[in-house]
Amino acid sequence: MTSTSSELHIIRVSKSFQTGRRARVPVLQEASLWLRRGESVSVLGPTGCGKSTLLRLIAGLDQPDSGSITFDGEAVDHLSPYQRGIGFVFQNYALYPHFKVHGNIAFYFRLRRWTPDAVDDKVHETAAIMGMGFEALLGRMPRNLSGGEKQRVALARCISHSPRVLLLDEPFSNLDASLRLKTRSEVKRLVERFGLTTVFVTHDQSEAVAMGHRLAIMHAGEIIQVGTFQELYQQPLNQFVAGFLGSPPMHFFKGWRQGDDIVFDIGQTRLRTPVPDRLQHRLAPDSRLQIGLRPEHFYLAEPDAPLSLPCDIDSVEMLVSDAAQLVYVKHGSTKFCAKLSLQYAHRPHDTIWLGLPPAHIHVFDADGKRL
Ligand SMILES: Nc1ncnc2c1ncn2[C@@H]1O[C@H](COP(=O)(O)OP(=O)(O)OP(=O)(O)O)[C@@H](O)[C@H]1O
Repeated sequence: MTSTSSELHIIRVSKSFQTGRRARVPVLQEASLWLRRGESVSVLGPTGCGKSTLLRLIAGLDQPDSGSITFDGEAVDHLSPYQRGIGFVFQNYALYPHFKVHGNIAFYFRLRRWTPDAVDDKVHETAAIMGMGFEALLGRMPRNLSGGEKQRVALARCISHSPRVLLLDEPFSNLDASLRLKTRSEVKRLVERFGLTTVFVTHDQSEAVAMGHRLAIMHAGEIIQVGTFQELYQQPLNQFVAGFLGSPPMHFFKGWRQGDDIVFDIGQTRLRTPVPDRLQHRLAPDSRLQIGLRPEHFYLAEPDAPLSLPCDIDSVEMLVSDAAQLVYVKHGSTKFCAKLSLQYAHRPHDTIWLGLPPAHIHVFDADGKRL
């Protein structure tokens, strides 16, 4: 099977829907995204932000109100889903229930009047690519398959016809945790092997990071920022991206500029750190700020160390995947959590001092834009 992947360009696409007799509700606003041939981009955002709508527009299942979509530089806006050569894998598998697995894969080629022998060869070639155990599924009906098997069949069906763009809409969300991981690595292997241009939609940030070369963060119909996980994690464009990426999320505290310092309050304690050189000319005196601190950047400090504060432990939660512990604390009435190493055993009601490294303090203006 040869790769026929395309470069995909979504150019300032907007979409609104008529809801009852009310005015049209905007769902996508001037969304732009560019994928190199063979690149995977994970679209990540809260529920209802327009992720599936974006996929439906790429597939041609819906038409944009304005803007354009191109494959390899050519507009596909006038083409049907069939003519676009899209592979679409949905959360609910969408297999043809009355065909065996063989028939599900063969259907596309039978429609195109391939000879029975050529169709059969294609199905077995696809099964070989899918790897271990797939051949044994060919004679089974979809209703007799597990969720993971159904999703493998849905993917095989897409891959068999070498799509120009592969669209994956929450494909793992009906699978249990261990099957999710296994299916995810299989999908990734196939996407990489065939160099498929892939748009992957998910709510789950670990999945998004694992599957995509880059991430596109969406919020309320807009693509807010596109970049690698490192870029987005270290240099979020605004408070939404900063708070959305990272687990547990970033904490925010109110702050302001006072003389040559940035000052912020955690509970009853006022902390100050010098205004970094790069911000000297960007922060007006007394300007109101939001200070962002990630749980993983707190560290266990000596009492009274600079930029540290005493905290009472509420509870402790072990994190198996990170071999770390989440320590939920309060300082006065302010509650937050710190992700600490396993070096020390922390217990509820103990008091610890938590320090903040100045290099990891994120500063946002009053509108939430990162400075
Ligand atoms: N055909 C439609 N008619 C009216 N409103 C729609 C239609 N399709 C989607 N919407 C609305 O558009 C918004 C975005 O929907 P969409 O399914 O794209 O979001 P999503 O980010 O994929 O959400 P989720 O993560 O929950 O699947 C939602 O408010 C939804 O109710």
